Amino acid sequence: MTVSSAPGKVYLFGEHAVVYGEPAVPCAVERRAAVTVEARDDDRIRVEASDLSLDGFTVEYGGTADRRPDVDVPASLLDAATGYIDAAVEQARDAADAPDAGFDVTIESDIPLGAGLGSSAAVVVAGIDAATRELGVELEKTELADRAYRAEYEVQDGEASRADTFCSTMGGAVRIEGDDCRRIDTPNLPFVVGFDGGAGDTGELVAGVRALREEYGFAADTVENIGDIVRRGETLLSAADPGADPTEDLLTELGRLMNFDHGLLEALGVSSRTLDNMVWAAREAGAHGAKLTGAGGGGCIVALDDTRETETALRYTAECENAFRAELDREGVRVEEA
Ligand SMILES: Nc1ncnc2c1ncn2[C@@H]1O[C@H](COP(=O)(O)OP(=O)(O)O)[C@@H](O)[C@H]1O
Ligand SMILES: C[C@@](O)(CCOP(=O)(O)O)CC(=O)O
Ligand SMILES: [Mg+2]
Repeated sequence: MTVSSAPGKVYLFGEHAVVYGEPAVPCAVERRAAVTVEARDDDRIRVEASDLSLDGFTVEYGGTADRRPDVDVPASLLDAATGYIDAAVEQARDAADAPDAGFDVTIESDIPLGAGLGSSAAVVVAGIDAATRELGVELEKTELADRAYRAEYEVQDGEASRADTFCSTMGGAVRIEGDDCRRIDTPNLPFVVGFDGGAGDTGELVAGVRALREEYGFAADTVENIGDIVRRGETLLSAADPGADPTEDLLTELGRLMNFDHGLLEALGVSSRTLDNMVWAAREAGAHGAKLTGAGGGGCIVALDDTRETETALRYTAECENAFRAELDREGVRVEEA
């Protein structure tokens, strides 16, 4: 049996624009998905997804044709439970040259689903890592990140950047621009996350931005302007003391850039009333800046605040179901049990 875990992430800035080749800076945070994998004697796959719905369920199958969930669940939920794991298993089989390997897979996660914190990437990264190790193969982190990207790309019908999977694999703050992915040094950024209890449909939201961008030149400019914000933010980060506490000036400037980024994302149609309300609650509580994170539509916002004020204010905000501090995770994927 092998257990691997991988972190979720928040975007300091750059989501959506990253899909069109602009740079983005996601940061891994200490919320993890753990995937337990046990090799089987046959070629079947059994998935236990306890966090996927309130009740959780188990599904066993040998091919896509004969899925048998243990409870009566809608097909969409079944696909959601198995889509990313199927893709991860395929990558692991390919990497280990074991096309008929079967597995019992259990997923436990404290990353809310479809909320912009990269739960899908964390599940795929931890899944490929655990399954390859179970087959006696240890992948380099760059190969793991690349395979995880290919898995997400396939499940999301080509609407995926390398940002989430690279960030979840490597940990820390990363910079993504097209195929160029690298870790960057940053101070300890004081992230606070607000979660509205909802979710957004990543594919649909990405498609919406794509359509706007094709329809209006100024929407294409908006996407480029997000890239400009990221470039400005990177310059600030590279001048700062890595691993240290950030200066007030740095937090002020990064916060302004986050606010600007949120405004542009809102213009591109990917915010929502609850996300906007949480963003404003954070700003009014004294956060240096606040923005939605990830695809949007519903889910999470991220704010920068080194005091307790934002977290407290979000807890008392009607639209906010849960608020928490999100420490930067510097480790990325890790083996929990071999
Ligand atoms: N704990 C989990 N168990 C099983 N599948 C999960 C789990 N967490 C995430 N997933 C998969 O990831 C999908 C959500 O990914 P996505 O829509 O990209 O949102 P995000 O990555 O922002 O959380 C879920 O529908 C499901 O397929
Ligand atoms: C909108 C996008 O830039 C980020 C989506 O992030 P998430 O899956 O909502 O965590 C899409 C992508 O980069 O693949
Ligand atoms: Mg995702």
